[in-house]
Amino acid sequence: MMKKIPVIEIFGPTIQGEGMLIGQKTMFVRTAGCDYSCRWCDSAFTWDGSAKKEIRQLTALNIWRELQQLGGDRFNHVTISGGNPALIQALGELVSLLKQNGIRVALETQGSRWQEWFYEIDDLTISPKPPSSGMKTDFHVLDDIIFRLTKKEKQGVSLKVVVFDDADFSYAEMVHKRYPHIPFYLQVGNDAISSNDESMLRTALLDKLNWLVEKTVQSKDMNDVRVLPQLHTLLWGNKRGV
Ligand SMILES: C[S@@+](CC[C@H](N)C(=O)[O-])C[C@H]1O[C@@H](n2cnc3c(N)ncnc32)[C@H](O)[C@@H]1O
Ligand SMILES: Nc1nc2[nH]cc(C(=O)O)c2c(=O)[nH]1
Ligand code: SF4
Ligand SMILES: [Mg+2]
Repeated sequence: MMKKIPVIEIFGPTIQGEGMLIGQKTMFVRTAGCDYSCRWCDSAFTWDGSAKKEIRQLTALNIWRELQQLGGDRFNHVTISGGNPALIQALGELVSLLKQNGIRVALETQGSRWQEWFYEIDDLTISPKPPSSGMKTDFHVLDDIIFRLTKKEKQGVSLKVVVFDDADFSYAEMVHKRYPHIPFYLQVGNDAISSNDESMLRTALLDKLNWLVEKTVQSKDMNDVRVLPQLHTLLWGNKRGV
């Protein structure tokens, strides 16, 4: 029998709004539960109890069928996010099922837990958390995850650090220096996650992007990085399910 996976949202097709695959057409599967509680988490409903009623316990097959119902033949890429999907061992069954059906699979996680099924992921984004999040990175765990992943040659791995302030930028420099061979992305932090004024939000995010680009061009330690906004937030604001 297939194991159950706690799912809070399945949506798409949309585009990947962040990181190494920005602009890639994809479906999303968002799992419930996180071992972190970042101060500025834009998906806190996955772990703070506010959307408890929306959590469904689904098998990999249930999820695959729902993806097909929603996306028909308009997708060949699925992104798994959360919460922290790396908490869920049973996700390995979904990853295998998707791959058997010719789907490319991406994963978003913060790098606090390892799963053997990481090896099946085509595009793996690890997003360690800077000081403004209130979380502390366990570098023993992160070193181990990066070490295991880089043993496999063909795996697509990237690091993505969200930056809100100068201390976050210094943390990002330190992470990039520690893993210089992993493609590195800087992402603009959204500090207005409750705002529904989309034009004000856009202006604020673009100002923040400007600031982050300026910091990056001035930094001698950030010569091989990419700076990006959250494209979906620029397009659709703080809406869920896009
Ligand atoms: C909601 S998290 C879920 C996956 C995993 N828990 C993680 O943090 O990587 C997905 C991505 O959104 C980013 N994110 C969360 N809140 C954000 C915010 N307010 N502004 C910018 N990025 C944010 C996270 O850093 C992470 O890269
Ligand atoms: N379009 C879109 N792109 C995303 N990239 C990462 C997301 C996430 O919440 O993990 C996300 C999301 O929620 N929507
Ligand atoms: S690790 Fe990800 S899902 Fe968990 S609280 Fe932080 S941003 Fe939110
Ligand atoms: Mg998001």
